[in-house]
Amino acid sequence: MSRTRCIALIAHDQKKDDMAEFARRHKAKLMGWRIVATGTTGGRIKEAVSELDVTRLKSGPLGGDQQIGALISTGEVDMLVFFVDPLTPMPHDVDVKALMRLATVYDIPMALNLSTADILMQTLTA
Ligand SMILES: O=C(CO)COP(=O)(O)O
Repeated sequence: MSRTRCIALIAHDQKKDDMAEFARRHKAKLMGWRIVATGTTGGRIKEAVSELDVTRLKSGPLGGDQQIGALISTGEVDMLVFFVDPLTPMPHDVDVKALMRLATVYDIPMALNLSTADILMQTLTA
């Protein structure tokens, strides 16, 4: 039996409203996925759609991006939605870049903004 597909969801603070909207808009499809998220993002997703199965990892600046990178490298994440804030300096910028790098290395679908994430979700079968 194949395992449940896993999507990683992350949003920087200025993009958390976008992530809540994304979760609401795609609730029906996301219900069929296991979700891993960085700490604060995961909390916002659960607030927006309480029925979703969300595993909350560390907050991004405390290692959450690296945890998700590790899950990508072990083949446990099938898709990454990462709403990045390009206008705010981040103390953990190197972690952000490392995560995008691993998503590229392992060739998993990666959306960095809401419009691309919407298109990705439209490509998914239920
Ligand atoms: O900083 C982040 C991604 O780089 C996100 O972390 P939080 O979801 O804990 O805010």
